[in-house]
Amino acid sequence: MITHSSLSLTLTRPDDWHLHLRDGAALKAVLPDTARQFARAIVMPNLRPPVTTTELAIAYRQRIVDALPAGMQFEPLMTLYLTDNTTAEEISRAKASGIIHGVKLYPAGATTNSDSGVTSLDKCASALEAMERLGVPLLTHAEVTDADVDVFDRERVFIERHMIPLIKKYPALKVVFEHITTKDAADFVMSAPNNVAATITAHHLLMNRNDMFKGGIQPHHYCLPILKREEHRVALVKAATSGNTKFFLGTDSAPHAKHTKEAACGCAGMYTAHTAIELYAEAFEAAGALDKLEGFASFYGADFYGLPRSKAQITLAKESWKVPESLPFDGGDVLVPLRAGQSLHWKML
Ligand SMILES: NC(=O)N[C@@H](CC(=O)O)C(=O)O
Ligand SMILES: [Zn+2]
Ligand SMILES: [Zn+2]
Repeated sequence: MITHSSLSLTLTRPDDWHLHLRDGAALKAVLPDTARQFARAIVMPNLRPPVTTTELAIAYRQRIVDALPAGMQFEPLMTLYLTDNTTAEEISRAKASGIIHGVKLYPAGATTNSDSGVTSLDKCASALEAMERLGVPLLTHAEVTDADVDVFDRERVFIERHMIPLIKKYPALKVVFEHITTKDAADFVMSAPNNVAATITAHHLLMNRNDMFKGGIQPHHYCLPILKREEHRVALVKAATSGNTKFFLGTDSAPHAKHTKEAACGCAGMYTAHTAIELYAEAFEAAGALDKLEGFASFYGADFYGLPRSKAQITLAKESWKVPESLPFDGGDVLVPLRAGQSLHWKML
């Protein structure tokens, strides 16, 4: 049960249903930020090379477990990276492993490390049939890659061209529309059957596309799907705070070294894991909906994935504190967290 006063907020320990942990030294650097706040996370498979098989997922899971500092409790929920060649047998192996909880669709070329992604959903028919039959969720980066479609329209066009036909063809397939950024996606998910849900990031609840250009270009506010107009942000806040069980927390925290963001061709992705739950608390408080945070952050995702709700609790204090300018990352590189050098008004204890 959520309890809150003007001074503190206690809720069931949340889960992050969309997270990039990377690998190697980067994994070691970012994992404690997530493990401190979250009981579990759905770990994205877009490594180089991508996590395309059960065997690779088991090995990656072990590297995550090994990177976890002693005394921290955290369960990585693994995913497979769907390709044109993923077989029904691979889906059966994934299901039987007990550690894989979804298969991720990256349209080829849509986002970071998506070069091996799907070129046409028709090529994935046998994998999708197996997923539908075995109850393995499809997690979607739902943007078209067609060069003639404006970058701000890529999510909306994906719904018409791919999402609606997909759901028609595989009516029992569990689908998570990841990191929704538009009113169109929120409306679509609301009107879809109960096997279709969505994750929402903190940054898309807190920012609109003006935040990419405030006082000059802001590379740390560039991510995919790209920030949209204010009317879309408002629709996302409405969906997240509605108490509708189809919408749940997925940070899409996506760490990239500072020099790869502050570059002539900057990488897409925001690092939000460092202050994730505080950022969501800020967004829910601004909407006057702190009482709806626990369902969104701690219950609905677990329910959708058929996992038990977590039992532990976390507490946030109403306290102003300054986010560091940067954090250690891979080797000598540093990471710039969202809100670097600025104040937050909630602090997890
Ligand atoms: N969100 C992002 O902008 N980037 C993600 C990939 C993704 O989730 O699309 C990444 O892995 O860096
Ligand atoms: Zn994505
Ligand atoms: Zn992502």
